[in-house]
Amino acid sequence: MISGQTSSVMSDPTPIKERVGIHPSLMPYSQTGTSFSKGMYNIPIPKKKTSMLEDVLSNGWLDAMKSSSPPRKKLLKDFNVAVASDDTDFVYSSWMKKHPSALTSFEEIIDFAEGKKVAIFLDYDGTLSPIVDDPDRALMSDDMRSAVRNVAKYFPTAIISGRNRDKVCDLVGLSELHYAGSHGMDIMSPVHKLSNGHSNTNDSTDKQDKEVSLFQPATEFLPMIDEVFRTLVEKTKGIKGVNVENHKFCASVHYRNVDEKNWPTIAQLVHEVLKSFPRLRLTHGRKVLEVRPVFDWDKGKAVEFLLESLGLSKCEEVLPIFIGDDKTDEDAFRVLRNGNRGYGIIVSPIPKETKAFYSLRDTSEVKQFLEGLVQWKEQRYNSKRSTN
Ligand SMILES: O=P(O)(O)OC[C@H]1O[C@H](O[C@H]2O[C@H](CO)[C@@H](O)[C@H](O)[C@H]2O)[C@H](O)[C@@H](O)[C@@H]1O
Repeated sequence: MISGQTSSVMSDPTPIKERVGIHPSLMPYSQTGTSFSKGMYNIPIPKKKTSMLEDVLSNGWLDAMKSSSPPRKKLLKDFNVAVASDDTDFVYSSWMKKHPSALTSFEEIIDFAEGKKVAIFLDYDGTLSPIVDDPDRALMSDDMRSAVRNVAKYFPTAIISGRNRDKVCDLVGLSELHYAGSHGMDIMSPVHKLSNGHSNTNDSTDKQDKEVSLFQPATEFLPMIDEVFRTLVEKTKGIKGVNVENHKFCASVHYRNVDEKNWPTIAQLVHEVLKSFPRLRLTHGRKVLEVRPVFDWDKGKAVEFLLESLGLSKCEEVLPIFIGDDKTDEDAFRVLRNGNRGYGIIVSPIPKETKAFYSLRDTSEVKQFLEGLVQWKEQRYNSKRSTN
């Protein structure tokens, strides 16, 4: 148990005097240089003609690209931090005082969950499947699938991903779950009418012909995303290793497999393309540029929407838990923290600036955590049965 934590979900688990500050240069998502400045959301249309490098340097894209998803060793090298491995361990454990492991804090979490309905929200890449070079090969292990399947037997469970919804449904392969693709802009639920008074809801059928309910708040952007996707494919086709994905309501430009010397070119090409699409904006993920509508919807909004649709919006009765690893998951962590509603759990083996409450190191710890929830629920169920 972590000392100093009150029963409030919002309370910081660490007393202030114990919090250890980490130098911003050690944070891949720190406020300096790599943060999502206003200018990065609203694609600036330069008044004067600037050079290619000036453009991408001034809007911070290059910095953000370099610092997204760095391997542990490179992270330290990039920031010119000459530290021994003991020091990096120290930095990580200092960070964990602010974001304790959800495994070592497991008892505390289930104490807080006692008497509440727990709802589970899971990101896909980097959370359920490890990060790999080829997005098409980001497969979930059978053990992970079985952990998610079991969790969903006891708790409403949703996958909230930046990917195309159909794609992530195929990768996960569990039709009983709720899915939100395109960073929450494409929601599918197996049983419920997803109305909530919103328009853009439809009844439909999934690939197995099962009835499902759809909520797609950004349909007006479909033709625009299709066009920007085709333009991005065309403009970047000469760069070895670039991979552009169409996620229906957003598009991704991957540069993980591109020689770093060509990153400024990619940044500039995407920047140029977006000048013709003022209603689209750019966000950064792990070695990926994400092109999204300028539309007030994100993973946080998707979580709120699902909680409401599933009748789980009473804070005192429900504990939502969101597990994710990426910048876009911060929108959901923020909703849970700000609304004093539930726990965000960040998956990261390195310190990151985050609104998540707890942390897990990697996908194998995510699996352990999910299995722990199932065991907890089964034990409670069995002990209730034996006392009746
Ligand atoms: O919200 P998520 O489910 O985490 O999706 C975010 C992006 O995930 C995928 O890209 C990331 O994972 C790839 C496979 O491990 C990796 O190659 C890539 O570098 C990562 O950025 C997906 O391909 C993207 O389209 C998603 O936006």
